[in-house]
Amino acid sequence: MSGRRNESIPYFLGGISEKDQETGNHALVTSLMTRFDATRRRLSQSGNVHGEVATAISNFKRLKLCTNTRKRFGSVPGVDVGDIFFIWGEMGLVGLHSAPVGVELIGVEGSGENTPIAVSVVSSGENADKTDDPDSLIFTGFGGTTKFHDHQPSDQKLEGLNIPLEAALRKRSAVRVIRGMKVEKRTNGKIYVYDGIYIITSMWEEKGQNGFKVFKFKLVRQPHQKHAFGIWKSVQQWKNGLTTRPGLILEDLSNGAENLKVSVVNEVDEEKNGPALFTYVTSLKHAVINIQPLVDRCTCPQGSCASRSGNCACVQRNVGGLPCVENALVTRGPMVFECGGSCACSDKCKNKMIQTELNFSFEVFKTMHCGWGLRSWDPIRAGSFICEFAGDKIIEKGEEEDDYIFDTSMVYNSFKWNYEPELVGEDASNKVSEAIRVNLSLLISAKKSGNVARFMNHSCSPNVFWQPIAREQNGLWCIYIGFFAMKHIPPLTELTYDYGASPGVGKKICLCRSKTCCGLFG
Ligand SMILES: C[S@@+](CC[C@H](N)C(=O)[O-])C[C@H]1O[C@@H](n2cnc3c(N)ncnc32)[C@H](O)[C@@H]1O
Repeated sequence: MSGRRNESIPYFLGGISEKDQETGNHALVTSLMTRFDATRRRLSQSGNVHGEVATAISNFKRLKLCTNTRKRFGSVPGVDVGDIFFIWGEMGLVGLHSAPVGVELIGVEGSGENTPIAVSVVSSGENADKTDDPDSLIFTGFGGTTKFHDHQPSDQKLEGLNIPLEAALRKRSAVRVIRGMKVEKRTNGKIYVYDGIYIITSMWEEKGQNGFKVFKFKLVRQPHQKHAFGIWKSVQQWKNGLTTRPGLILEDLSNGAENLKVSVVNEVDEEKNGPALFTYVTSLKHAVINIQPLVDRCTCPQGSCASRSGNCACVQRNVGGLPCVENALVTRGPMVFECGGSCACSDKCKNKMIQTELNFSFEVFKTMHCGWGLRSWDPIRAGSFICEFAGDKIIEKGEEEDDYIFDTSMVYNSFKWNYEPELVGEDASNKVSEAIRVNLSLLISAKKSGNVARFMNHSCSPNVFWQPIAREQNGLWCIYIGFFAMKHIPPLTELTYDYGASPGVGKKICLCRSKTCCGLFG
């Protein structure tokens, strides 16, 4: 591991106090997850030779950037049932599951007993575990050939990690369950879903597939917890056409304009009409903002804009290189530059991040308090492109009430999202500005025509942010607004962004119900 360390971190002011390392809270968990993913994305963008995940984990460990290090039974401060993790190490960072194997254990101090007890398990969702039921899990023990692939098959024994599992059964103690989910699009890994507190209720032996003895542990989900894995199972069934989405009132709001259907769902009242009529369009009309002719559009051969050694004129306008890695924005900033219409590269160019089809199956759904809202059936990784704000570019707000305006001149809450240079071994002066270009003035109305973005409601604690994106079109500069995930977003979580407030104070009463709601917006 030491070979992977980034040794060039001279000073670092972003440390975490010993108290916060031991026990966290929501703000700390969210900020750690954001900082970690920003570090990982930057290391990936700069082609870190030791692997971006290993280096990011190593740097975070070395600087003690972690929380909830005190092992505990039951829930973990700041981590919610349903939270998702794209890398095993992220669970350790926030104290949900710190062990490198599927069982984390605790030695109970002062209990007079030396037997360790299991506090959390990660089910791979594969091997011999039975994982179909959202309220219980049959977890296979360790040893033999089942999980360690020995060459010599043998019976599992009551030793090693089977002991803390058996102790948790005896004590009827709380065990956190994390379910590993294979997701079609993520060929190189799993997503881990925190599914809440379970109790081990029984244990037995049976013959495994190879004829040798294996242990089975039955874990039962405790009542009154938010649905988590259950949601994933339901979505799978809707996607596979095995069951119909309850409350579905329209199959495809886009009427075929998008590559994926946009469902309309109402589970809160009897209204069956759906949102008021508008024309579904997939992009912004009349996006021209600056008529200066371009001199240096890209002349790259197909596929080469993304290459690190390449010198694509469009990529080079961005600080740090290709702005997007693995479909995620690396840093937000005053402006991001894409390849455009006259560039020599292909439609599939990796520097055309918002000129893509929808990556997620969205549904427009009736919310309890804010009319229609937007959410995704798929999990969304931090930084992912969600959609652009489609509509009509307008010069000024009209007399008529328009609830569907996007306005760059509003006052937006600041937030920190970009990586810290020190964490990737760069000079602190490399900090990428998070300010949107000051002179950018763009007003879009999605009242008459728009896409899924027009249904995103405002929140004072949003999970989505916007980013201006420039590209050349017919020799002119055009500016678009792209929405990106601020954090990892579990399926069926409402997607919201900060609408900003008019200079001075917002005019509308905010019903976002977040703990940090400031009461007004717009
Ligand atoms: C762009 S639309 C969003 C979609 C809208 N909810 C609908 O039903 O079509 C903006 C409008 O949604 C409502 N809205 C959005 N966020 C809200 C919030 N946090 N609190 C109250 N109303 C909100 C307000 O009526 C606002 O003018």
